[in-house]
Amino acid sequence: MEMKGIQQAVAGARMAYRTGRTRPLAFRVKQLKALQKMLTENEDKIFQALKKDLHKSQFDVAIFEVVGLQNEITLALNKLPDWTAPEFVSKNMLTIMDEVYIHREPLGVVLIMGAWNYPLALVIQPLIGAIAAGNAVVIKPSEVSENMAQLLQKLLPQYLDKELYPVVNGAVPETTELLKLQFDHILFTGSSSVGKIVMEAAAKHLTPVTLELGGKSPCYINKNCNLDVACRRIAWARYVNCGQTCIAPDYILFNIWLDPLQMFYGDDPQTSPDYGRIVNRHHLSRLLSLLEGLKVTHGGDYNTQQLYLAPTIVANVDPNAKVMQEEIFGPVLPIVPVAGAEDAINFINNRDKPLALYIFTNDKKLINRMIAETSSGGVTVNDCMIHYSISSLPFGGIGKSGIGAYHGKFTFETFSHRRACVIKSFRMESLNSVRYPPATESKLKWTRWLLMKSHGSSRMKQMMIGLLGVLIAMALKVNNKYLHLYSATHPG
Ligand SMILES: NC(=O)c1ccc[n+]([C@@H]2O[C@H](COP(=O)([O-])OP(=O)(O)OC[C@H]3O[C@@H](n4cnc5c(N)ncnc54)[C@H](O)[C@@H]3O)[C@@H](O)[C@H]2O)c1
Ligand SMILES: CCCCCCCCCCCCCCCCCC=O
Repeated sequence: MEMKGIQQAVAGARMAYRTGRTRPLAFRVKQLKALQKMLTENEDKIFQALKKDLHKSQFDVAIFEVVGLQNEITLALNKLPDWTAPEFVSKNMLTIMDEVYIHREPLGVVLIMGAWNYPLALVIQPLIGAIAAGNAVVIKPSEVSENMAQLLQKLLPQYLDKELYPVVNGAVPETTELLKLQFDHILFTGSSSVGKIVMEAAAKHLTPVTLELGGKSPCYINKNCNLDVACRRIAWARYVNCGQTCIAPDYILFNIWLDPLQMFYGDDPQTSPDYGRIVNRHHLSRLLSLLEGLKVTHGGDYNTQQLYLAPTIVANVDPNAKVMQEEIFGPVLPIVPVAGAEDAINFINNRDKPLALYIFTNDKKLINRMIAETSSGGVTVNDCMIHYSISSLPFGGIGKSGIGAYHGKFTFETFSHRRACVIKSFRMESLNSVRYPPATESKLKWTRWLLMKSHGSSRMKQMMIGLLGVLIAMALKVNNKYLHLYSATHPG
């Protein structure tokens, strides 16, 4: 896309946003239903694009890209009236008779930048919440999954408002240009290194960011668990999408491993329809360089032409090995021996806070201890990645694995401003007069009391406090007399 085209797309989205047409709920519902229609009417095109980009199977496209989106749209459609309703909150004594609430308003024009590994889900999932919250959205798919990027650019304008939701395609020069422009929020999914570039560009406009980043997610196996089941669940999560999943278990803290891979992908994973491919040559050679000098326990074979790297396991890995220094993001699973839970906790805490943590054990006390003594974006115990699929949990990182969170209502919140609203009436001016000069000891006493938080907000309690307010107002009538006197002697 030409630079001028990028500027025009963003300016067009802002102009369209200013018309106010995203505000009515009926409009948001219409856009969300159109998005739903886009997903159902184009299942095959979506599958073909993902097959070309990442060799995804129909099963994986359904489970990992589409079903979650359909659920998120249904949730937003059902909950939109609740999410957007004023949230009445507890008050202080001064405002007990007034309306005090939080109003969720759209942020404005937001930018969503996706990653290439789940190139549909990682763009559309945040888009659902951004539309629900009433924003205009500039969408930047990852250029690395180019077939999906092109498909989104073709399909989205056919279903959604063309001006409010433009798709900008391109590589680093186009993204750099896009990031020079002003947005009201940026949600970026990708690597920590590009995350820094995005945050720096956003800082120039004081634009808030949500950064959905990556890192090395550890997986601790305690000997007190069903090893067979544990290894199967871990292998499923590590090797799906050829290991290119942000929350895949990156390495194992344990010392033995049972091998479920033959059961998943047969004797030759290269011929299995369920086994994916590496996205491009650059990433394949990056992965091969991580394996240099290591004694591979299982797999390790590759085919550059086919972008194939076998499901690979490396046992007894030194924590200082290159494969332990960066996120693997491929079908390689190092196993680092640890002496026990204490050792595992220290290992985890000596490194950057991960996006996910996995613990396999039957020991409830150990589960509580590991959750209490470590930190990560999310945790799943006795399985991997499942926390991602629960829309009532916030999904996001901590420290280097990210800033902010989304999914379900949290996406709506990410793209909404919580506006503090107080609607006062002109009544009860006697009560209010305690704040006006001239200051007195007794006014100060009353003000302290009036600014106290009212605990609870039952109707009865409010009425009682209201009555009390009237009594105070009467008691303050004397002060009021002085107030009039004051106004008379201080004209203007
Ligand atoms: N937390 C999550 O939900 C999540 C999901 C998927 C991937 N990830 C992480 O993303 C990483 C892999 O994804 P990726 O390779 O697409 O990430 P990436 O950081 O290379 O690219 C992401 C986006 O940034 C843009 N970009 C790339 N280089 C840029 C530059 N120099 N200046 C400006 N923009 C630039 C790309 O166009 C793309 O849209 C992994 O670390 C993975 O863990 C995180
Ligand atoms: C009992 C039936 C089990 C069905 C299993 C379906 C589980 C779905 C789990 C969702 C995990 C999705 C991970 C996708 C992460 C994408 C973002 C990061 O790269």
